[in-house]
Amino acid sequence: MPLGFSWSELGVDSARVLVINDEPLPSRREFVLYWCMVNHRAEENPALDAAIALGNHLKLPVAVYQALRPDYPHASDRLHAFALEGMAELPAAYAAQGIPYWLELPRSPREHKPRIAELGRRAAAIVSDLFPAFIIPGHLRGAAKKLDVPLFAVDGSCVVPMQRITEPQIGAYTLRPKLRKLWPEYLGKSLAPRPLKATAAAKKLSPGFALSDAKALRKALDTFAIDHSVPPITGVHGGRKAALATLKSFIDTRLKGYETERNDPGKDQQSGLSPYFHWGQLFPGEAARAVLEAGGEKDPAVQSFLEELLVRRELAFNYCLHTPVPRQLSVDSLPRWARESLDTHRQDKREHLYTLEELDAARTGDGLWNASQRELRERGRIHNYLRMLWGKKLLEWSPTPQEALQRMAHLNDRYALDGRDPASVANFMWVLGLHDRPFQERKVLGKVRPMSSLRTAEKFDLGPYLAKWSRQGDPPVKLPRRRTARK
Ligand SMILES: Cc1cc2nc3c(=O)[nH]c(=O)nc-3n(C[C@H](O)[C@H](O)[C@H](O)COP(=O)(O)OP(=O)(O)OC[C@H]3O[C@@H](n4cnc5c(N)ncnc54)[C@H](O)[C@@H]3O)c2cc1C
Repeated sequence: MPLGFSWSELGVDSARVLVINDEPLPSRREFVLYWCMVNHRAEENPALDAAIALGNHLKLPVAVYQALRPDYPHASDRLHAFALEGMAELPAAYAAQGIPYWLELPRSPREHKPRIAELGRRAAAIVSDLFPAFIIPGHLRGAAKKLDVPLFAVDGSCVVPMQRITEPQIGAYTLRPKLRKLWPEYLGKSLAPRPLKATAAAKKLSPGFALSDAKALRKALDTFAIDHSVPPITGVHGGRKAALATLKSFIDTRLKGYETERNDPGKDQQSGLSPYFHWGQLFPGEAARAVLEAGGEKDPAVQSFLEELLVRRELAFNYCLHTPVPRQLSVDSLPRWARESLDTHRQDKREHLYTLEELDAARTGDGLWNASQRELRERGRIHNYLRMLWGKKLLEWSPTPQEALQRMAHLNDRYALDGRDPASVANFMWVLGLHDRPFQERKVLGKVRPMSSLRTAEKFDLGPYLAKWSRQGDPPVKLPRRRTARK
């Protein structure tokens, strides 16, 4: 116990905590800092709870610091609007707990002054978020070099702390029984706010403009040096209020029948919650509890939702936790059968090879693919079933599997509100065989699971989907005769 305390002694599940450096606690400081990068919420947040527990132990107040830089990869009006709408709610949410919230909101990279080293000189310790993908691990490593106080990353992303599963998993079938055993320990518990004993009189950093009005906020986007060609989605708002409203509407109107209708693109019966999980505006444990309360454990719709939320999602985090960021999007990280099979077929003639520009503009010879790419561009998401098909076609239409991965990441992460997430990374890799099994060998894909637009059209009534997302000039989608044709 070189720190002089143990997390479990403070009532914090030590499986949630990753110790980033080995600095000792300094003798006198002003506060414990929660450096929020991922979990943009003041409730049901294990990282904030850990900071409060440590603050209480040290008899220090807690302060929260967050920076939204304009130069993260794919920064755009769409992503900034969603994030800022969430941040607008935070000063009041933290104030209600007696915690000051400092937001650094530079308009351009030149304006951005990283403050973590400066705050580190005032803090007794820094608690941040454990998120094993994108730019977050690099930020933590960079900060650790500059700090002489302890730095911890706490898992506020998964219901079962990702570090409890100590091995990389082969697939959902190996992870599922392990998680199910642990659910009783984690699923029932709501994360009651931990009262803070000392309150801070810490100096507030100015956010630059009032963040409380969503309309004004969207207008202010022009003043940021970000990509203005990807607009916010009309009618879709970020933030905890919007997250809880979406959860309620899912339970009230889309949960019944979810187990059978979720896959049908014409029905649009998914929860729509993934952007709120990605931006940390909702804890998956809250969604799981609400759905369990509404439907009961035995309800097939509830079971099916928990499978997606608690097994598939946490499988993605498991992959990223056990794969260093530079290797996460690499054919070298695929299971051996997939790597070898794709390699055997690397010289196969591709039926179509589209440029990234053609793909981005939804100009391919496949009308259904074009429709799903348009949904991604205009709605910031793709229906779950078609998202799989969307990825598979990119694998077929790219010169190499590695380039297919890069294209998926570029297109998805540019437009999707839930992009740049462990669930993005693991699913791009799933398209190439990760967490899957071999299928009958064929050209280009080798033994990797195939998917076809024609088969999709046979399976589902695509009429309603195509009516929404097809445009004049798209090649017609061959629909089985009993299906409705597109407009
Ligand atoms: C090529 C490809 C790219 C993808 N990119 C992303 C991405 O960028 N971000 C993202 O969150 N998901 C991604 N997914 C997974 C999945 O498509 C989305 O999580 C889901 O469609 C989100 O919609 P929803 O919230 O309405 O899902 P629901 O059906 O309501 O599911 C509930 C929750 O379960 C989780 N979930 C569902 N399916 C999966 C899955 N296959 N893997 C991991 N978690 C899952 C999500 O957190 C989701 O919000 C991708 C899948 C594919 C095939």
